[in-house]
Amino acid sequence: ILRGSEARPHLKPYMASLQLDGQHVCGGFLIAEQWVLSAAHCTEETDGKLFQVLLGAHSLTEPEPHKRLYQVRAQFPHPGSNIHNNKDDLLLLQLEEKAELNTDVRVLPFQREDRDVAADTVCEVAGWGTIDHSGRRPDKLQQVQRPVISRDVCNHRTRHDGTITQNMMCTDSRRKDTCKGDSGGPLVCGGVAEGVVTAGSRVCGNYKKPAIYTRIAPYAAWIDSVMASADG
Ligand SMILES: CC(C)CC(=O)Nc1cccc(-c2cccc(CN)c2)c1
Repeated sequence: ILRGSEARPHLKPYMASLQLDGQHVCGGFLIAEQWVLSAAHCTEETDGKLFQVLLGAHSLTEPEPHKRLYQVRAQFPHPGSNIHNNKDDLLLLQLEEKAELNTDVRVLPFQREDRDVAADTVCEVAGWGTIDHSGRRPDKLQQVQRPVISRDVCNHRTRHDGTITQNMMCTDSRRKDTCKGDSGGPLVCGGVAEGVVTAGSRVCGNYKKPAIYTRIAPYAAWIDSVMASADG
């Protein structure tokens, strides 16, 4: 998160850190006791290894009462996701066991009604992604509020030039923005997850490249079917 601020500790109890060998790679969030939603492109550099999922954390390194690292039983990237574009950029992770829910670990509801969030709506996004252009990574969860911009503005030829589909949405990226390592985290508008951070042009803080999110509502049926199919 570029030019955000430290989140209030444990006030975003749905946030997950997807880790490999103890290193934060991407964000994610708890959508059910045994399920975390994130971004499929986060698996690009994992060489087939499964993530571990840190829940209940504010600091990535300090001991905290309800912080716990969960093993992942299975990972389900959306079948339409690929490395060449941002389409269907969703990843479902089934935890090895149900997460223990408490004050610091809680499920976040996601939007099921497939209707665009109005432009200028101010939403919030959080993550442990890079906080400056030198790639510095924070120890504590960061957050930032960003206004939604319309798909037409986001698709302007000087912005994302027609690549934003109906299954995507954008927020203004002037100065304050998402960045590397924030992928997979939720865009929360009015207490509901409306989108999942995707890397898009892999540029941060440039107003000509608004932040892109995969809208969740169009994928509600896929999410429900994967959760129902996998045992439990
Ligand atoms: C395996 C993955 C972590 C690789 C990856 O995603 N790299 C990468 C590099 C630079 C910017 C970003 C990035 C992320 C989220 C939002 C944005 C744009 N605001 C950029 C992402």
